[in-house]
Amino acid sequence: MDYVLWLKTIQKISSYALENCFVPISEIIAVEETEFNKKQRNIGRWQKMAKLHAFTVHYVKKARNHRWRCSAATFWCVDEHLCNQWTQALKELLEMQKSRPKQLLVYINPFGGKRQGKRIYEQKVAPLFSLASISTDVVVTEHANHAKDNLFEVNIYKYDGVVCVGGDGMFSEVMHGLIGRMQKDSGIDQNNPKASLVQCNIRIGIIPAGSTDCICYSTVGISDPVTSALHIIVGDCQPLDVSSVHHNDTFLKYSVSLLGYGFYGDILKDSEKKRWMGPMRYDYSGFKTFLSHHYYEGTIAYQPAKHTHGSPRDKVSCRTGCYICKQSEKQLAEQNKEHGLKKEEGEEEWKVIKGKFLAINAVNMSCACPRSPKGLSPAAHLADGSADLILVRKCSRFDFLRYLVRHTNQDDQFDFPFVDVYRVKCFQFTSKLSEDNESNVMDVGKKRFGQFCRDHPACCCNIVNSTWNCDGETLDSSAIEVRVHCQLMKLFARGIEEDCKDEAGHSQSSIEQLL
Ligand SMILES: Nc1ncnc2c1ncn2[C@@H]1O[C@H](COP(=O)(O)OP(=O)(O)OP(=O)(O)O)[C@@H](O)[C@H]1O
Ligand SMILES: CCCCCCCCCCCCC/C=C/[C@@H](O)[C@H](CO)NC(=O)CCCCC
Ligand SMILES: [Ca+2]
Repeated sequence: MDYVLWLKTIQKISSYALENCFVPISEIIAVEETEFNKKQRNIGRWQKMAKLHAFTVHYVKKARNHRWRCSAATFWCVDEHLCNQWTQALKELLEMQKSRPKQLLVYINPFGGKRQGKRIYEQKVAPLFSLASISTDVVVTEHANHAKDNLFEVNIYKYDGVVCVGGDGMFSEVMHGLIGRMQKDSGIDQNNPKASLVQCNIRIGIIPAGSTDCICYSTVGISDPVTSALHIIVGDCQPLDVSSVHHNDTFLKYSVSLLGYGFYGDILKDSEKKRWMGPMRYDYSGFKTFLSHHYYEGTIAYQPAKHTHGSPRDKVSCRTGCYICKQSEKQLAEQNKEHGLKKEEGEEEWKVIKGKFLAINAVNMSCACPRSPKGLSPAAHLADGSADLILVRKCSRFDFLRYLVRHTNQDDQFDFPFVDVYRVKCFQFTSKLSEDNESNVMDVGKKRFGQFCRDHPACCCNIVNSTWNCDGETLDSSAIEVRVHCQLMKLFARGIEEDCKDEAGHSQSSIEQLL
């Protein structure tokens, strides 16, 4: 139940005249007894008559573009008992907010993005956690995989959530640690691609301090450390689909945002050598990869996601309280109740596509980020148990550029004859090169080719494989098997809210009325 704080009987100090103040209890951060400071305001005759008692309510103030800020209002009165009653009542109401975390485990990557993770946490986030009486155990990572390994050692069950301060790579580490630990503790073998994985109920909070921050942006609507901290404090919960990636019955990685082969794999591979450039490395490698215009031959087999009603060509996007994600949640609960196992996809049909591709992108969410505010698949859902598989076939450089530009504007990215998109629950990919090698391993002549196609040296047809970009990390294998696990994990987020304020601070509905 959402209680509303309506402080009419008690006076409020604000920069405006005395006014009524409406704040849902769910958006109050903290309530504090306050030393009344006479200098704060000239309150005329009240000051001369009696000692004043006060308390301060810290609450979430929603600003434009999904940004949240911490605001405060101090209330005062002459009646000490009344003031104490209000403070006590509000504190009791806050105690009743059971989804709020009390104890968090925090991992900070000091080297992510612009290397500001530690400063961002100490200056912007820690003071808010302390205001909200959240206790924290903080680990500043010393090397890659520190957070992941640590999650297999600590008593994770004493925490209400794990917070990662960094980018998508840091999030990925924490996610692998948590999901891996859950499977280990439940005796599930992650190497089995058909295993029914155990859901992870320990929520992850992301304080964005990376280079892309796609997962934060796609689940909150903005990459802003204070906004994310406030979503953690109020105890938001957003379920998230996770794809498992295997090669020949060996577990490789989990993915929640982009699994990209070709263009995005090549960008990543090139950019890894230029980490010292910070977030700029993606612009540099992006430009270079665009110019190289390599395409790759291979075969994709997929099973369509028939359980969900949405389509990647829908005009409506996944938003807070999304109906399609709720339906998937219900289906999942029914399946778990009936079978204790998720439905096997074995008997369903596989569709097979062979071709030459500039990019193969499989996204579990829109992949919106500051570089691409709508994302690679604007209608993808955070928690519907499906991924959008986008195939960009061989086309001219100019056409590919037209496609890329649509990542950044309002036009339909899929409205090109060389782009296909499918909503899938699982898929497999094999490159032509590995098919050829497997079918004729003794044909050493094939391995003598240089990097490019012998018949057409200038055609950009690459006979070496590309690399899979899995949420910003490279995979060692090009042949992969991918399966979406519906709502395998949860974030401290609520999805993107519908009625956001625009640049001028008007709500969308009020603009509609004006129009
Ligand atoms: N102390 C550390 N030293 C070196 N590497 C680390 C350390 N802590 C974490 N890492 C690794 O750094 C990688 C990148 O970090 P992170 O995702 O935070 O930043 P980014 O790559 O700049 O941002 P994005 O992933 O959003 O593009 C992660 O994969 C993580 O494993
Ligand atoms: C002429 C204008 C063309 C402009 C095209 C801009 C397109 C930007 C699209 C960005 C899509 C990001 C998808 C998310 C991927 C993340 O999982 C991953 C880890 O952080 N980031 C990258 O791989 C980094 C990928 C960075 C790509 C630039
Ligand atoms: Ca999805």
